Amino acid sequence: MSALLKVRNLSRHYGTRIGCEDVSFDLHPGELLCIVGESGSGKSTLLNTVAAQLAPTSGSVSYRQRDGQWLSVNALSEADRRRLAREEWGFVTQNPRDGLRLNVSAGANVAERLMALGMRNYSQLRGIARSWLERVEIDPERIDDAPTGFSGGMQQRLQIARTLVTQPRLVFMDEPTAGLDVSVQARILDLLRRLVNELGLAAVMVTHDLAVARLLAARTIVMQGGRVVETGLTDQILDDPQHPYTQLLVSSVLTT
Ligand SMILES: Nc1ncnc2c1ncn2[C@@H]1O[C@H](COP(=O)(O)OP(=O)(O)OP(=O)(O)O)[C@@H](O)[C@H]1O
Repeated sequence: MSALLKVRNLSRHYGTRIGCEDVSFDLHPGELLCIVGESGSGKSTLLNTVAAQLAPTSGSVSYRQRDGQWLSVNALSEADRRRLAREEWGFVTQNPRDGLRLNVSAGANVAERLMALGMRNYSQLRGIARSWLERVEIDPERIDDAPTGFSGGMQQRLQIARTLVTQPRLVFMDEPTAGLDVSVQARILDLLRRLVNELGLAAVMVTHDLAVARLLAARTIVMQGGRVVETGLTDQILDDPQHPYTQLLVSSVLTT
């Protein structure tokens, strides 16, 4: 199957400091790829550069559109990049407050991404919003409540509904369960696993938690100091890590 995304020799520097350096990978339709590494290893820089939220210092990101045409993401105008983010991509932030509009209702948070695609029928929008709230295990009776009154876990589930309602082909997620209680994390990871399978989503997810990678990702990239030190099947990396840094990461998880 042809790739959906091709990342080639991607680097992003902050002045003289390396964010990420010379990263290459392909992502295929329906594949969830995890980027793991300790704090400061360059995971978020890589994700944001691939998702065109940061300009690369060098290298390229190519994306295959629904019509089969390859887009050179970095060469797009700002308007075309926004169209791509609206119509084909989704982004789930670590802090749901960054990805939600807190002063509008839960229903509006879900529906407005559809409105941005041109859907205008109020009762249809409300029906879809209700069904997505149910899908992410939020009581649809809370459709008119503002997310400020929701728990952190509920806010994150709402952000997931808001992101997935437009049926994106590719989703970027930055530590979507970090900062939540362990039981809340488990519920969200379970939900993500189910939705990714049901929708056949392709996704790139940043996590510092190898257990999250094990649960969700067939393939994993391990980063250290902005560079990829190991990449391959998640189970293989976790069961038989080849690079000393990965061995350290895996063993520190096993001993904590
Ligand atoms: N805006 C910035 N300005 C300068 N340096 C930055 C900036 N953002 C990140 N960096 C540096 O780039 C490197 C990679 O940081 P990045 O945040 O991508 O790592 P990370 O693995 O996502 O870490 P964390 O898990 O803590 O978010 C670090 O050395 C960091 O200090």
